[in-house]
Amino acid sequence: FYFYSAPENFDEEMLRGKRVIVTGASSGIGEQMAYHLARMEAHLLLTARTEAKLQKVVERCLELGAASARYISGSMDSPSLPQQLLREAENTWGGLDMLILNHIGQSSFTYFSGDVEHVRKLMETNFVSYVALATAALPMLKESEGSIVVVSSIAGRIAGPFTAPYSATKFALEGFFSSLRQELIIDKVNVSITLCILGYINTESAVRAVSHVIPDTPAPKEECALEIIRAGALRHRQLHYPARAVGTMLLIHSIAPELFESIVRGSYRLENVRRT
Ligand SMILES: NC(=O)C1=CN([C@@H]2O[C@H](COP(=O)(O)OP(=O)(O)OC[C@H]3O[C@@H](n4cnc5c(N)ncnc54)[C@H](OP(=O)(O)O)[C@@H]3O)[C@@H](O)[C@H]2O)C=CC1
Ligand SMILES: C[C@H](CCC(=O)O)[C@H]1CC[C@H]2[C@@H]3C(=O)C[C@@H]4C[C@H](O)CC[C@]4(C)[C@H]3CC[C@]12C
Repeated sequence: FYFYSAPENFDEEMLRGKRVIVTGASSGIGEQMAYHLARMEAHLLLTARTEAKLQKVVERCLELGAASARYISGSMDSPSLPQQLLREAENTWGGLDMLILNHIGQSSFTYFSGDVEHVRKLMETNFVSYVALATAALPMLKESEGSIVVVSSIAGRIAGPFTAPYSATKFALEGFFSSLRQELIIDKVNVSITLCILGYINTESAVRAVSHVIPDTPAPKEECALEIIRAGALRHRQLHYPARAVGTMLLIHSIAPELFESIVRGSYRLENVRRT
């Protein structure tokens, strides 16, 4: 079943000269992945909406030793952006080795307000664009026997309160990419798909969204970014980061879901949840 001959040990050399696209690369975990990949001397094509931030990230990547670094700015709400990105990869590199899908649209940590239009838009940004990017990248990834890395969340495995639209988009990712992985295996296509199940990470946007409600200490984004690259390079089907916290949550939830959910609710400062 596990037909890839997956290498066991990670060596940063594995990324040298590889052609990598990172989405959501202007801040947070995506920005940190760009810096690690630059140190590893990969070729980088970065994307997000904010051009000024991308320019700075690209400059830093070049200083850190990237084999090359460029960006395309735009919103993943736009159906033309995935094609545009993959065309750029084909024209400049003539191929692609790794596609890291990481961006997310804005969503608040709060009670579901009934805004169906927000759910529709978030599905487009957080899910449909991932499908469009992977679809456009597959011909080149088949050629290079490359990798797709999908950044997801524990909220895409276990739904807690205050993340209904976000959680739905992450559950959708897991369904789509787990099914696609099996079709690739059936067709003997050697493109790996790595799903990253992340817990709470100390990015500015996540800390701003939840620190008044969730007292836990978030894990470091720099280490998280490196673990994602490592799991992708080793062609692992799944990453849990931070491993112990995510593994424990999944285990307890599978044994006693109601107990787990009540413990999580009990740990939140519910009085601080802002209603929109
Ligand atoms: N931080 C955490 O605690 C956790 C994070 N994750 C996952 O990790 C990944 C990264 O999260 P994190 O680093 O915290 O997020 P950030 O908010 O720091 O970064 C999000 C990135 O997506 C870009 N982005 C936002 N909206 C759009 C859009 N419409 N089109 C294109 N790009 C867009 C942002 O740039 P710009 O605004 O310039 O477009 C930015 O580069 C996500 O997939 C998230 O679900 C999972 C679990 C926990
Ligand atoms: C509370 C969750 C796990 C339990 C714990 O205390 O560790 C968090 C794990 C994943 C987090 C969410 C996530 O996936 C990223 C989102 C990013 C958005 O910008 C807003 C916040 C998040 C919904 C974030 C919220 C906390 C977790 C669910």
